[in-house]
Amino acid sequence: MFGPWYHLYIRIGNSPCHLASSVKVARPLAKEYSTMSDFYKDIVASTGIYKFYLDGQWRESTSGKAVSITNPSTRQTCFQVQACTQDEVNKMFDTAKVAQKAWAKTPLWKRAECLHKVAALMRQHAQPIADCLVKEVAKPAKDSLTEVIRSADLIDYTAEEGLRYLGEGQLLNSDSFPGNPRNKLCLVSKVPLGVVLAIPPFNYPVNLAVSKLAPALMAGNAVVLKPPTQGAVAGIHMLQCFHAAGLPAGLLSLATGRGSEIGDFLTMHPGVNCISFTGGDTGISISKKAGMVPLQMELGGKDVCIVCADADLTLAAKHIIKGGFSYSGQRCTAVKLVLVAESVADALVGEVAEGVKKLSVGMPENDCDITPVVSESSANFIEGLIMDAKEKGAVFVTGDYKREGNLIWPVLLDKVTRDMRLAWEEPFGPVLPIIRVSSPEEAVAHCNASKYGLQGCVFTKDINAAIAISDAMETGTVQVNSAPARGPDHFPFQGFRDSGIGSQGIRNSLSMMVKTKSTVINLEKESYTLG
Ligand SMILES: NC(=O)C1=CN([C@@H]2O[C@H](COP(=O)(O)OP(=O)(O)OC[C@H]3O[C@@H](n4cnc5c(N)ncnc54)[C@H](OP(=O)(O)O)[C@@H]3O)[C@@H](O)[C@H]2O)C=CC1
Ligand SMILES: O=C(O)[C@H](O)COP(=O)(O)O
Repeated sequence: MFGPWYHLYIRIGNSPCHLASSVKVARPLAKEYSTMSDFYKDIVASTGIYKFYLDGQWRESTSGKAVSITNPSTRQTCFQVQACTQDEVNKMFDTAKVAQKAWAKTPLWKRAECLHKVAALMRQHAQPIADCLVKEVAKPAKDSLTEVIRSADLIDYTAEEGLRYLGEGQLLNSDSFPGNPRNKLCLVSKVPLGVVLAIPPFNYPVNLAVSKLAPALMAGNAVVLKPPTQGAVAGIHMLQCFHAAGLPAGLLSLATGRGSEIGDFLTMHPGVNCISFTGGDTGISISKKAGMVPLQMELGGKDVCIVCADADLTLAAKHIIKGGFSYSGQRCTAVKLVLVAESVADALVGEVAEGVKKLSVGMPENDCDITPVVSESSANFIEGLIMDAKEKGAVFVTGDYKREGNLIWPVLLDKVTRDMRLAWEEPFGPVLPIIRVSSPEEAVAHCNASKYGLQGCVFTKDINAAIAISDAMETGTVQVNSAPARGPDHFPFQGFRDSGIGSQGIRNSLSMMVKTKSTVINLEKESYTLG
């Protein structure tokens, strides 16, 4: 069932994460698992439906209802998960609140030790987690494995960074403000927020889950995770690594169910102290409904690639192909529009077209470059954008439009105009529009007129022009001579306008997961340092 690596199973992480000595261990020691199937046996019910996670245990929902997950490649049900009830969600927040109080008293180095155990377990179980990604979200096999390994690296890095960042506070003296003698010392520290609600999207169900979980836990918070429905079973396999590492019961829960059904109940729950969300416009409605809680929102993007007249066109073409078509364009940081100087447009389009023709199209198991998009409705939406461009006269550079089921052959569209939907909307699919522009100013103006402001990139050999264009682009990040990308994962990652609130990246996520606490020591006498 698990393939050849099954026999390579080694036991890691059999000792639990120790809590502070004054705190009771809420759950027995993490058990030893002798085989891979033993490791995963508790996550699935005898009915074949995957369980949800509450208070340190995998459980079946009292709803008696299941949610089906459709394999985008076969369009058949590949897994089923529990449809959690409101009562079960209430229990998650109740247990999280209690567990968080104890976890906040656990020394930082012990929290870090626990996260390192989780990372080791994730590396050990990378293949079964990746196999779920292939089935649930049709991510190419190699990229699926990379996502899991990248996630383990992210957890380790967060543990290390958390030790340094969370271990540091501030001491302020009162006499720097006019009229004050030095008789007050202000000790500034970082304290946890409480219970963090983490909601990742389908395109990185593992990586964008741990990018929320690891900083939240390291900073002393509890977490309720609502995985995307497509990707929920990968999330369940991943969460078992946290369970096996011996995380205290209640500290982390996993609620499955359709976002449209349990989403509002989760996001408007009085037990939520922070929402960390990645996804589409759903995030905008969540931010309108959420109460007085900090929000970390990473939403959609329409990342432009500006190619100047002096650019290295071969380099630009290489990045445009990778940026536009990896994971079939289903990345928030995908290149979603090329704005090229008219004088070099023919040459650039020719080079990009050559690369696009070489992309392999097929199934994720075969590691094809272009694989089926996540759902039929997504494929229909992408098709609608392409047909709109066709009707309005866009040029199909690499041949006519072709689709089988959810599989869409890569589409390169030249001479796109501003009245076409593809000039503004995010396809989240393997289609790349090109607009020819007469100046960098025109390109920047188009970029800034978008409702999105996630990332963008510029190709030029002139560093002064690159900086000037970057300064003018109203996006969270501008890449010079490379396609947009979130990674490396410790770089700040943020969107302007409808692309988000707050910032990610390991240090920034740690800082989103704490609040500032001041303790002011009022001295009887002024106290100055030795002169
Ligand atoms: N800026 C960034 O970093 C990224 C942005 N994105 C954006 O995400 C979109 C594609 O991802 P997709 O997963 O389809 O996005 P969605 O916004 O549809 O879903 C994201 C998550 O929200 C959940 N959800 C759905 N409805 C609600 C609700 N009412 N309340 C709470 N949660 C809810 C989903 O659960 P369920 O699956 O059960 O519906 C899923 O877990 C694209 O627009 C893309 O640009 C994607 C990745 C990264
Ligand atoms: O969800 C996304 O699409 C990502 O946050 C993009 O990540 P990447 O640039 O590392 O692919």
